[in-house]
Amino acid sequence: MFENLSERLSGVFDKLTKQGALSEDDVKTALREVRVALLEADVSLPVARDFVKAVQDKATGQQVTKSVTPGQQVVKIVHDELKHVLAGDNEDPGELKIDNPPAPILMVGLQGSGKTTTTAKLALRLSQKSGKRVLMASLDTNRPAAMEQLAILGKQIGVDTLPIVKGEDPVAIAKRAKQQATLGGYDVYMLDTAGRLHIDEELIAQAAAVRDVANPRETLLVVDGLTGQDAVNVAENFDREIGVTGVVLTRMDGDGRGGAALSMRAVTGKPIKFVGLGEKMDALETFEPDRIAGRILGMGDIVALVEKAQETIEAEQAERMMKRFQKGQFNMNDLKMQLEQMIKMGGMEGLMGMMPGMKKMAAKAEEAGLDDRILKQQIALIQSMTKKERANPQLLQASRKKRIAKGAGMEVSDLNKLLKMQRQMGDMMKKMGKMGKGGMLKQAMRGMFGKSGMPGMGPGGMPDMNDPAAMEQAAKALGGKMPAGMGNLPGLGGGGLPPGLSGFGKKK
Ligand SMILES: Nc1nc2c(ncn2[C@@H]2O[C@H](COP(=O)(O)OP(=O)(O)OP(=O)(O)O)[C@@H](O)[C@H]2O)c(=O)[nH]1
Repeated sequence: MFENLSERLSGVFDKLTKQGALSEDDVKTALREVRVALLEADVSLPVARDFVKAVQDKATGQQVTKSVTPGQQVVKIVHDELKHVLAGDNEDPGELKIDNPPAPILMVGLQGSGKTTTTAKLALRLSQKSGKRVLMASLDTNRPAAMEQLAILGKQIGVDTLPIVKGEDPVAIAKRAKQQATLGGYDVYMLDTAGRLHIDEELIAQAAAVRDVANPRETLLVVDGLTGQDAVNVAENFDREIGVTGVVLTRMDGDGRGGAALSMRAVTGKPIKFVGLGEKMDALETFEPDRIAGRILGMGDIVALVEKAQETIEAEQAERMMKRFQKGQFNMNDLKMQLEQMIKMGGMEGLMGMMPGMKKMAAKAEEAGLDDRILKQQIALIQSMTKKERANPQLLQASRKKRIAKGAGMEVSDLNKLLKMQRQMGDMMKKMGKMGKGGMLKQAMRGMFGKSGMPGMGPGGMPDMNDPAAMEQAAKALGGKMPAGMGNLPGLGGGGLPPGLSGFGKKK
């Protein structure tokens, strides 16, 4: 599906062939086309605009990974941003609030959106996958055939439906459903409301009245994924008047224009929980942003290729860095990368909290007034050095030290502490490199950093602290000592504050 958008984007990206960093012009040209493509795919204008802006900021200046074209790289960036917008907050899309039985689920949407079919599909899913006892009730008094339709589907999937009582109004049916669900010991009861071709006052008033008696735990809006731009207006209306907790996009198996999913999520902020992928009862799937983003672009293979290429580069960089560390070459650029990585990982406190036995240290650090500020000050000091000085900090003379400290708004003593930290870390790296056959450093790094040296971390990465087994293995390999690379906090194993950090940047 979404061929239009996909074709459009591949045409655009094929034009980008230069290697190197993505220039602003390249990115601008590509993104102009992306915006047109999004609009053509029925993404609303403000959403397309915001989207393109976000991608522009991320793409410009980004280094083009070896073995992929800039176009491919931009596809990856666009893909990631799509995924980001589609996912919204990290909630689990398939999760429904259906505790406290019987939990009412209200199904709303326009006529023909696939509401009745979706009600049955979801009932089947809840009973089969979650072992829930489900009761379905049709509240569509406008179209008697709709009630029959639900009863037939119920029989087909083995889910109970509320017996049809002729002449009853929707509110009365909702009350009866609640009563029967309570008496019958059902976990969930689903109310399939009437649809209209367009949103009108009567439709909304009826749905609101039902909502007021049923007090639904979930109100799911069923939207035809093929209706594009219009879908967003429908969603906004229903949400404003009824209050929607989630969206189900149907007919995502057709050659939809795809834009609906994107703008619906961006405009309403409502999570898309499920997608309908066919007429059959099992054709309902949990909404997966990654998959939908891939489908919108139709370029999953390119995304995988870029990811792979990036991994390889990271592994190569890690390998090169390791070789340098083994020779005791650990300069200010390395230290800076490590400090930046620390900030990324939640700073001192977050980092120490993650390390086994480091909780106490974290408290100490807090007492001493250590926070990200210090890491940033240290980075500022390194940034005040020249390229040559960063590579060879031992060259620093007293006068330069003064200038550098002043430039970063710090004291010379702070710079000295930083230099000491860099030397100590270099020494420890070297020692680790020599330990045992095959290089303890390598082993420790493998253990700590995971699959490919230091993958996922990029150059100068930090160990995978979330993996206690890897951490333990690494510590063992080093004879119980905390490796120097760990958090770049040499001497942490000894219990004191890391050299270079204690007293760093304290106001005098
Ligand atoms: N291809 C495809 N068809 C679907 C999907 N969901 C529903 N349909 C079909 O769409 C048609 C309308 O679905 P209904 O469930 O009757 O729609 P409704 O919203 O309940 O309509 P009213 O009861 O008239 O309000 C049926 O033929 C369904 O089989 C889907 O995800 N993919």
